[in-house]
Order: sequence, then structure tokens, then C-alpha cells
Amino acid sequence: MSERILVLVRHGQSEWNLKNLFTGWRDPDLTEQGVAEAKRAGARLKAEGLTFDVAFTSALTRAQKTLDLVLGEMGQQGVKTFRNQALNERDYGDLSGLNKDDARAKWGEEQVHLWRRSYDVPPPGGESLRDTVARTLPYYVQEILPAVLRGQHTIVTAHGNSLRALIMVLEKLSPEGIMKRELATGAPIVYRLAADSTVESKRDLVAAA
Ligand SMILES: O=C(O)[C@H](O)COP(=O)(O)O
Repeated sequence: MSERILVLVRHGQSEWNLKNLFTGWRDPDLTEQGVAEAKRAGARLKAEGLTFDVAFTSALTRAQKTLDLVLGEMGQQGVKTFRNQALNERDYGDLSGLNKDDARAKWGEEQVHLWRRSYDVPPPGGESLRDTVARTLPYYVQEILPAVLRGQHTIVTAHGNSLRALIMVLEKLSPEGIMKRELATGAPIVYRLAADSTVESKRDLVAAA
């Protein structure tokens, strides 16, 4: 039985990350730096000797391009890929397109932090992390996890908060624990799962600067 490998990668820097705008379901492209980050992630995964059998990504350009660049760097362009909006970023609702510093000036540091990092406070008109877990988890359980448990080496490229939702479940984090969890762009996390789908080991492959 081959190992049960699950790799999560947040997309590389996007145009709106660079401009410091709430993005959510909006669809900006990667920046030059984001392209470089994605390629570096691919190089790190290749250096680990990893190969993939199946890939999952969101319906958004920045995550799809990141996946293409990672696989390209690994010489693994042909990997079977599934795209699904279940893996999209948390919907930032009315905040989408607003500048994060302007939002802090308007609503206060603490409120904006709660919208961005709390488990159950939804941004106006958008999804809380709890809502995002409710959206991503069925897709993980029904599509991604079965592939991992079959021994297919699996990569998921998605978003800061859709991945925090999965990480909360994988790492059994409390609402307080997930509040402190930040994900760098283009930094792969390699999980090995046990047969009962719990995490056996985890490694952060922080992309070299
Ligand atoms: O949607 C966004 O704005 C980013 O991808 C994640 O933003 P956050 O770090 O503010 O949650």
C-alpha cells in the first residue's frame, strides 16, 4: 500500500493580495511574485521526491494557475485535475474589493480581525469560517479523502480560508486555535494520513525566499 499523501498549497500572491484588497470569490490573476512563489513550491515538492496522482483546485484563476505552475515545475503536467467551487475562497460578501486598511479605519481593528480570522463571525453578506467549513468539508470527505485513502498522492491548491477550513478539521483545531492560524502564499503543507484518515505527520515546506 503506497503512502497516504495529501499536500495543501495556498495560491501564490494575487493582484489583489498585492493591492491589499478583500478578494473572496472575485477572480484576480497571480502577480509576477505569485508566479515565482508557485514555481518555488513546485521545486520544493520535487526536491522532496514527491509525485502526484490526482489534483484538486477551486473554480478561481489564482488557484488553478498555481496548480499548473506547481505541476509544470515538477514535470507532472498530465495529472488528473478536478476543479470545484467547493474549494473557492471564503465569500467576503460586502467587503469584497475593499482595501483592508480602509476597512480597519472604518470598522476598527478588532472587528476586521474577527471577520478575517474568527470561526463564527461572518463578514457582512459573506461566509464565516464555519460556513466555509460547511461548504468545503463535504467535498473533502466525498472526493478528496477517498483518493488519499486509495493511496493516490493528492495535491490541493486553494485559498487562505478554504484551506484554513480543511486544516481546522485535519488538525482538530478549536475555534481559538484556528484564529491564530495564518497561511503563507505558495507554501506547501505535506500531510501523511493514517488509514483512519487522521493525520500521522505534517511538514511545512516553507518556500525559500
Ligand atoms: O480573500 C482574500 O482577501 C484573501 O485571499 C484572504 O484574505 P484574509 O487573509 O483577509 O482572510
